[in-house]
Amino acid sequence: MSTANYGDMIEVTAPADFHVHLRDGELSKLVTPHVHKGGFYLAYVMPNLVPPITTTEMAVEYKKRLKDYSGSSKVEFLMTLYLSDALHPSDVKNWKAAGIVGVKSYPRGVTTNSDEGIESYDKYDELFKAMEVHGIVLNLHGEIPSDHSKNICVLNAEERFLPILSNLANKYPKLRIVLEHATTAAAVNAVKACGDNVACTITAHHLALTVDDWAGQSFHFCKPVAKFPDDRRALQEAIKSGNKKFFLGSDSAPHPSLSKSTATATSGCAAGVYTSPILLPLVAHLLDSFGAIDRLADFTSNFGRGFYQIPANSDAPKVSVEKVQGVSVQAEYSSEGKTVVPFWANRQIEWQIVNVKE
Ligand SMILES: O=C1C[C@@H](C(=O)O)NC(=O)N1
Repeated sequence: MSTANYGDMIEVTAPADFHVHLRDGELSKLVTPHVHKGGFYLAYVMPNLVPPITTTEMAVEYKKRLKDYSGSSKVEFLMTLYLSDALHPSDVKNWKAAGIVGVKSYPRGVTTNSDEGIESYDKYDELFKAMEVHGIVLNLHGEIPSDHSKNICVLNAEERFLPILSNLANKYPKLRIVLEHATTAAAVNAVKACGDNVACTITAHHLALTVDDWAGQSFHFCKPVAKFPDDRRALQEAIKSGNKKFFLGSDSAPHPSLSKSTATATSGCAAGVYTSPILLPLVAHLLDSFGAIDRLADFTSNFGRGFYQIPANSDAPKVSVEKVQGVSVQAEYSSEGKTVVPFWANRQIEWQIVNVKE
């Protein structure tokens, strides 16, 4: 089956989102239950809070809060630390036992809460070597900061980053590295050219959007920005081909709706597209639209779990989605004075969750 018919059903075992922003405080209370609502049982949680998550204690406390807010005891939260000078090679050995699976690198200034981000990878040599030894994954936000003197801007920032990816992959062959939220054909090719220690997440929204969709539409603005139609095609083809290096990391990134819709002359709107509450139906809809619906379980569960070496248990939850005539995406979600607007608000999706076995 490459394109589905109405009434077709697909079951996915323990869908896993390998890149999600769950925030803190009231916003976190609103959005954390949406992981389960969107059909997912594993959330790989980004550390770019204010202040960023940089210690084992902070990650453990954050995980406790997320479990409290989740609304489902079945959702597993995997924690990450924010790459910075606060991380010490001698601590790495303790991370796995504390539920910390990866370290996320943000180049300074490229996206939301990256002010504390890094300016050089070389200074983390000892840390990366310790991560290799202890099986901790390195997650890369793959952009370099804009620099107009070198003709670097949001449209080529990812492509210009790719030599850094190749260097890291060669220098640390046992370090598992994920290029996060790839947006270009160049990134797909670079990931394919690296060894098996390198994988790549793809978001749902980058399978749908191009430059035309975010230029003038702030709710579609995210980092990295969506690129050209042939880049989008390359992401789709990577999934369609069934290459296990490419799997879902939604980069679902909620912001209060005012921060998305209001920009001033000095500060633009917040970067981020919010997909958590509709994620599994949305991914099914998109894969179906480009003839890859038969890859749904691999893309949303098997391949990511394989790379992270976190297989689903035999009694893991199973979620079925069905192709239907069309279901409207809710306009917004609100609680305690916070409002977030999901991707494709008020638009129709042709897939819905119809059965959950927990
Ligand atoms: O890398 C990121 C960060 C995220 C956020 O809002 O935290 N939003 C994005 O669009 N990209």
